Amino acid sequence: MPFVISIAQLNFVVGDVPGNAQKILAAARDAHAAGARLLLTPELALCGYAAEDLYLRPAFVQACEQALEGLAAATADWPGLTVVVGHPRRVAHGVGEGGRGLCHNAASVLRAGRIEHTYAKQYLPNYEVFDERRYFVPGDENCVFEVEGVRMGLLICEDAWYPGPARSAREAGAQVLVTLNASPYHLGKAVEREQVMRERVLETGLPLVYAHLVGGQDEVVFEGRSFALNADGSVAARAPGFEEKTLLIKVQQAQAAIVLEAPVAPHEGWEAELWSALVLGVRDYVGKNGFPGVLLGLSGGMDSALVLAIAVDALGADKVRTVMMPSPYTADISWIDARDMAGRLGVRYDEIAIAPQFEAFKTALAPQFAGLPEDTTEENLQARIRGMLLMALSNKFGSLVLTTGNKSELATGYCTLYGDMAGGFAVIKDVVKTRVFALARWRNANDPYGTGANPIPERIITRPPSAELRPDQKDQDSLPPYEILDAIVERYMENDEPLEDIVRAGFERADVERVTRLIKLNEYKRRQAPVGVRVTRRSFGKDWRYPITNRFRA
Ligand SMILES: Nc1ncnc2c1ncn2[C@@H]1O[C@H](COP(=O)(O)OP(=O)(O)OC[C@H]2O[C@@H]([n+]3cccc(C(=O)O)c3)[C@H](O)[C@@H]2O)[C@@H](O)[C@H]1O
Ligand SMILES: Nc1ncnc2c1ncn2[C@@H]1O[C@H](COP(=O)(O)OP(=O)(O)OP(=O)(O)O)[C@@H](O)[C@H]1O
Ligand SMILES: NC(=O)CC[C@H](N)C(=O)O
Repeated sequence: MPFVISIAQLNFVVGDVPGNAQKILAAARDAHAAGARLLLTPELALCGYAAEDLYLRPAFVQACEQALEGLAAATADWPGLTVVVGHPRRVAHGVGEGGRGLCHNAASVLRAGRIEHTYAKQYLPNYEVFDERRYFVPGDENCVFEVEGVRMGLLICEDAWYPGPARSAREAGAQVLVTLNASPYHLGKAVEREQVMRERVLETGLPLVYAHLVGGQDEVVFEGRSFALNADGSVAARAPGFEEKTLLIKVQQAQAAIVLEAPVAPHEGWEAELWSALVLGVRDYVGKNGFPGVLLGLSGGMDSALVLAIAVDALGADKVRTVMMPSPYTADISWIDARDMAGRLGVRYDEIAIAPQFEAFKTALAPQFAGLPEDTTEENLQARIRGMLLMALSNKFGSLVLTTGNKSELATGYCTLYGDMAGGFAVIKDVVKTRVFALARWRNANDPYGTGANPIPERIITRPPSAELRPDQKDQDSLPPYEILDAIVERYMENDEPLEDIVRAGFERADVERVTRLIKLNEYKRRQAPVGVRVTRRSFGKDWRYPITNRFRA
């Protein structure tokens, strides 16, 4: 006494068991060199979170078990250091329904060259983006271990969202709660998370140390911001968000109480936090999947401008390429603004006119379409020609195509299958249009990654949104104003509010009926859309599983 607990807030890669083990080894070496006595890693650090159906593969679980043995053996080199590692663990003789393997979501206490304890998570989340009951069986025992004479009660993430496991750890003698976590980001989650942990602290009277993951994994992002709370509920430590960090927490005995102490990083405003989440989501999807860079269609409109700014902050200008593909309906200001923005950010910019291909398709279809007026068919042709060109560039150069649709468009189907929906990663699929504008303004006033302030020409933000697929087209010709649309989407889709309640809240019945009808009708499109970053409590992704064939109307 006193001594130091080190939290390894690290970015692991799902399935890269040897790489993750190396990362944990390096963190343990550093923790030992810094004089720490306890190193905490995030939930399932060894295999990455979430490994989904990989947990059902015996070879995968075996690889994790072998790596864990290696880590345990390595702790012999660091006397006095205890390392807690999250990993899947096969249940003895366990075979689930249909012959599937069963594991615990576990954490082991490693020291002096051996695995001293293994704890199995007791509460398995199975809502929102979680599917843990598909893979894991719950444990039913506490794990309390001693470090420098202080008894640590070990919990894993969801365990600490309920009073039971913390209470029984205390009854088993714990003096400090330590929890390993993988708690996906959404707007406002950091504050909620700390509040829930504060409840555990106040119920038990014990301080709590929260070790958290950082990084993007397909559609989810983990924000880090590991923290510690003292027994009175006050914040004793907080790591910054969205970056790897070692958080060293001093543990002291003050009279009878244990007091934790470390630097406290502040919470950020919602725009800064959301921006970082989108940047990390893009950087990790592109980086962890080995793409040399990204490309996108730059239209001179708001959505592609925002996606470009995010991509440059995530990857650097040299890894981002833009293509302007004017049609006969493209306004001059669209060209001017697209060129201007590419110049401001220093990204490669090319122009490919689509009029010749558009004419060729119309000519080919002329005999079939004779006597019929032009409609969305011709609009969609243009979007699909652009999609075709972008995918050809992707095939030739290996870059990933970023799609630019926002949540308001995805909700209402205001997007073209195999057209502007063609691509590999949908950066702002969970950001409604009103937030798109707010983020653009925020980014123009801030330069969080040092790629330059004011990247988005003002006119891109102020001109009325248009798909430019027919003369003088404006989004608001066919959709309610975005303030209304977004509020209805949020109430109906994110909060499950019944249609009648939304009308009672003061929205026009016609708007509510139209938007909710469009949400239902367009499920088929969303099933074919690329994955993208989840930033709200409910995104169109793993946490929205609606039937396509569906006659329920309320
Ligand atoms: N239940 C179902 N299951 C499976 N497939 C289904 C289906 N219902 C229709 N379909 C298929 O989908 C087709 C209709 O979908 P699709 O071809 O995409 O076309 P559609 O939804 O008819 O039109 C695209 C809409 O998006 C707007 N747009 C396009 C591009 C960009 C933007 C923008 O501003 O960002 C807006 C455009 O103005 C238009 O209103 C049908 O012809 C049919 O083949
Ligand atoms: N002239 C164009 N050149 C290049 N890409 C385009 C062009 N027009 C549309 N796109 C691509 O298709 C996407 C959908 O664009 P569209 O203009 O139809 O609607 P939007 O949702 O308002 O997008 P934006 O705000 O970026 O214009 C754009 O974000 C862009 O990636
Ligand atoms: N991995 C988990 O158990 C996470 C569940 C938890 N309620 C969270 O999102 O923070």
